Amino acid sequence: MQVIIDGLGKRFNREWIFRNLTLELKAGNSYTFVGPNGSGKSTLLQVISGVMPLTEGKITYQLSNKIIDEDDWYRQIVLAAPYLELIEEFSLVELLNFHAGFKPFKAGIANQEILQRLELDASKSKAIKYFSSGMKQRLKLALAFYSDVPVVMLDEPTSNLDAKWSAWYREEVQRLAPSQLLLLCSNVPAEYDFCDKVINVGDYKPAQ
Ligand SMILES: Nc1ncnc2c1ncn2[C@@H]1O[C@H](COP(=O)(O)OP(=O)(O)OP(=O)(O)O)[C@@H](O)[C@H]1O
Repeated sequence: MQVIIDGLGKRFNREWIFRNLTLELKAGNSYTFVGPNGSGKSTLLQVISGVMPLTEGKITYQLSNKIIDEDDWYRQIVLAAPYLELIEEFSLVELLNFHAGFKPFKAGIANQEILQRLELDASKSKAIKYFSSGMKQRLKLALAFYSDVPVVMLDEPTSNLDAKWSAWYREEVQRLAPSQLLLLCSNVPAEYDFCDKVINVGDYKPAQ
């Protein structure tokens, strides 16, 4: 998988958040977008994922030299972010089944394995709306880590996680397959210090 970003720009109203951003993101590598609060990290991730429209430039997804239609990008991606909600009415098992219906888990990873890794076996029938914020975050990360998709996107991955689960994050994120592309948004070095490339989104903010 390769994501080619060419002259990308995003503007809200009259304010350019970033402009002239050109990058090639390649599977087997990990990239982190850093920058001060409000610099545009989450906006950039959402634009690259296709959930937010770009203002100018071009993004191309290429898998085995084949260009992927923009309508199909979502099939290639799992995005875990604080602003994306889980389906609160589902129980944990229902949510895992629902998710796997669209994006199957990696070979050898069944629901039971995920429940054990998350230490949430006892909560498997509990509705997501009754989960603590840390439990929800663990679940979002698990869906990202264990889905069989080429692109994994994580925004503020350890938000709401305690020390034990932050350590779990570090282990799992570094275990992603060489065929996967990892994109992160963070300002916390412990979340991304293993990454191959760190990109400061603030460098792409034009003078207004
Ligand atoms: N829908 C929107 N309409 C107008 N402005 C927006 C919208 N979404 C984001 N912005 C603005 O875009 C800028 C970048 O926001 P963004 O959330 O991408 O920053 P960030 O770097 O992820 O910040 P943080 O570190 O605080 O999470 C901010 O000035 C924000 O107010």
